[in-house]
Amino acid sequence: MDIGQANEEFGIAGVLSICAGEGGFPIICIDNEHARAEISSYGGQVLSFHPQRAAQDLLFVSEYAYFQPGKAIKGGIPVCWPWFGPDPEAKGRPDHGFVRARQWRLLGTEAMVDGSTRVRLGCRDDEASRALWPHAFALEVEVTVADTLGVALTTRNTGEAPITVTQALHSYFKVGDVRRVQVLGLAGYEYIDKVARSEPGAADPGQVDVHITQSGPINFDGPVNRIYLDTGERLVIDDPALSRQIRIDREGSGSAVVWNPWIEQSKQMGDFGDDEYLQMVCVETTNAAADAVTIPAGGSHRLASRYGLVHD
Ligand SMILES: O=P(O)(O)OC[C@H]1O[C@H](O)[C@H](O)[C@@H](O)[C@@H]1O
Repeated sequence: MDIGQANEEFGIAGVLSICAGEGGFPIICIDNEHARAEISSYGGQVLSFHPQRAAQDLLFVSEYAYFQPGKAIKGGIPVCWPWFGPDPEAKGRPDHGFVRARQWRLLGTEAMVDGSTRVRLGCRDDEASRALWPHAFALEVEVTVADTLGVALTTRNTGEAPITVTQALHSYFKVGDVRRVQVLGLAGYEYIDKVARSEPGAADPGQVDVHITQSGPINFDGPVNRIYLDTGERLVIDDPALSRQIRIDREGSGSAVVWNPWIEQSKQMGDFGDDEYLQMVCVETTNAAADAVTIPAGGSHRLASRYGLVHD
C-alpha cells in the first residue's frame, strides 16, 4: 500500500489517517468523538480500541508481537480463516488459516452521522491462497469505531461449489489480573476441553475430545483452552483489577473460544512475554468444531461481534 496515496483516497480530516506502524506495516489510525482505534491492513486486524472515556485500551497486544511478513501479529483481533486451530487436513499449513498473515486491501472509509467511523478491508483468493486452499472467496472485514467496537467478517463464496469453513474473531482482551477475572454467560454450556486429554488406556488416548459442562463463571487458575458449543449471544468479562466489565455481543456464531496460555505455554511462545498471560484473556467469537459453516456457491456468511464497556 502506498501510504501517501491511501491517505489521499481514504483519509478523513481530523479523524482518520494511515501511517507506517511497526515493521512498516500500514496502520489505519482513528480518533473520533467516541474512541481511538488502530487497524492493521496486514491481517485485516484491529490492534487497539480505546473509548475516549475509558482509562485503558480494551485490547491486548503482546510487547513481543511480530510485525513481520509471513507471521501473525499476536494481539488485537486476528482473523482466523478458513480454519480455526491446527490444519484440519494435517498438511502442515499454518494454524488458524492464512489470512492473518496477508495484506488486506483497504476498500473504504466513512464518517457516519453519529460521529462513528467505519473502515472496510478485503481479501480475495489468488495464486498463493489457492495453493494452500483451492477455493475462490471474497472476505471483507467491516470495523465500526463508536463508543463500542463493531467487527463483522463476511465470507462470500465466489466459486462454483459449496465451501465449509471454521473461523474466529480471535479477540485478545487486556485485563488487570487474569487470576481475578471471570467470564460470564457460559454457565450450563458444554465445552471441548483442549487442555484435558483423554486418559491413557482410552481407545485413542490423548486424541479424543473431552466434553465438560461449565458450572458457574469461568475462572483462571491454570491454562484454559476451551471451545464452548451452542453458545448464546452475550458474554461478559468481569475484571475487578481494572474495575471494568467488557461486553461481547455476537452474531452468526454458535460457539466461543476461551483461551489463556498460563505459565508454561507463555514461556514457549517467542512472541509473548513470560508474564503477559496475567494481562490478557482471549474470548473469541467463532464458528469452531461442530459449528463449522457451509456456504453455497454465490452465498455468504457474516460473523460479527460488538465489544464495549458495561457502564453502571
Ligand atoms: O498463538 P495464536 O496462534 O494466536 O493462537 C493462540 C491460541 O488460539 C486459540 O485460542 C486456540 O484455542 C489455542 O489453541 C491457541 O494456542
